Amino acid sequence: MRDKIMSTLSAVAMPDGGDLASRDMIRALNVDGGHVSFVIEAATPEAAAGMEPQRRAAEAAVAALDGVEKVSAILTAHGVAPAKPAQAAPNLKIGGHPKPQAGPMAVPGVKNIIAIASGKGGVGKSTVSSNLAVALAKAGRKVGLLDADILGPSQPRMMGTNARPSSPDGEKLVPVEAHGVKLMSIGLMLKSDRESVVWRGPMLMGALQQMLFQVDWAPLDVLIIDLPPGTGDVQLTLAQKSQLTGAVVVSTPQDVALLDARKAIDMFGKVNVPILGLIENMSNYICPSCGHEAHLFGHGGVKAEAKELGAPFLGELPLSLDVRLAGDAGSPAVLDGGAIAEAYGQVAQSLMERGLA
Ligand SMILES: Nc1ncnc2c1ncn2[C@@H]1O[C@H](COP(=O)(O)OP(=O)(O)OP(=O)(O)O)[C@@H](O)[C@H]1O
Repeated sequence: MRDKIMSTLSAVAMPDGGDLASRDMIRALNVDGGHVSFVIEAATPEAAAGMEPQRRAAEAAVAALDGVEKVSAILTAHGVAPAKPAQAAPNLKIGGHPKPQAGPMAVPGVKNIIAIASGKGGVGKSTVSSNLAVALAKAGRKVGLLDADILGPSQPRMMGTNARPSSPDGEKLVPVEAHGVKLMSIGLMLKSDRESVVWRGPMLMGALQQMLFQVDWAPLDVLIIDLPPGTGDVQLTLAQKSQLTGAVVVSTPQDVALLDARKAIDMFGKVNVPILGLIENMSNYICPSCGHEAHLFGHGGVKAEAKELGAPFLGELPLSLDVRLAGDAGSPAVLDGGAIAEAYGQVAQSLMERGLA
């Protein structure tokens, strides 16, 4: 079916030569029964904006194939998040030193707060946070996603939005909504995705405090917090200022990642935050051409670690090109259905069954 779709897309010509297939513009092609979805990736936002006729032609051509019931084609631009609608700048700023606070506080109207943590960077914490948030929303939960990676926010890209949160009353920010999830990230407050945040610890802690308590989160069944890697100021502030339900630790099975994951787990123990479970990301890789299964980073190490700690093992998530492309396109892979959605659905189910979401 995938071959048939690609050859159909090679009939959709580009005005400046070639076609959608020969110009290598098709990403994240997913076939789930009769449902087909794919992303058309243009070189620049301007080029993407002019490609609506090709997008419609591609959808129509694929919809005409035998066995296809529904087609969804999304336009995106290489290296740039989808164009944002012009909006008024928020009249409330994020930044400043933290305000004194007696002890950990509940976030009003939020039943559970789950921190997604890792020791090592790049193991897929943000990918897991966005996909888990969307999986829980698909399961009917009211979900918020707070991007606490203040120096390297990636949720605007992964959730496909850079709409600015507004503050109609100048007191609280209204989070942005994406894929059924309420989202807040410092990345949504910056002028562009090239602007950096250059803050020391106290400013980071102040920003996190604001994003927890000065955002209109309520009502939520669960607030997922995408932490930066490691065991720094942001992790400590979160543990000390908010009533965290607990932490989910993401690691690859590789020894060097597990070593750092143990440090993160140790830190949460020191500040009395329960470990709700461990997830093994990039656990296996199935070759799309021959179906061979490979374990690029090893396999089973996280499950063994969970057993040793007496913590729940929440599941194995595959290393998959579709997951990476979907994240880059701002449309988390769980939205496409199939094996990835099923794997995340099981993690979501296990949290819901334990009353954590
Ligand atoms: N299961 C997966 N399959 C394929 N690619 C993945 C998978 N998980 C994550 N990735 C990709 O790996 C890269 C790093 O992932 P991600 O940003 O989620 O990690 P992270 O732990 O949040 O990193 P950091 O906090 O250090 O910025 C991204 O490009 C992401 O798309």
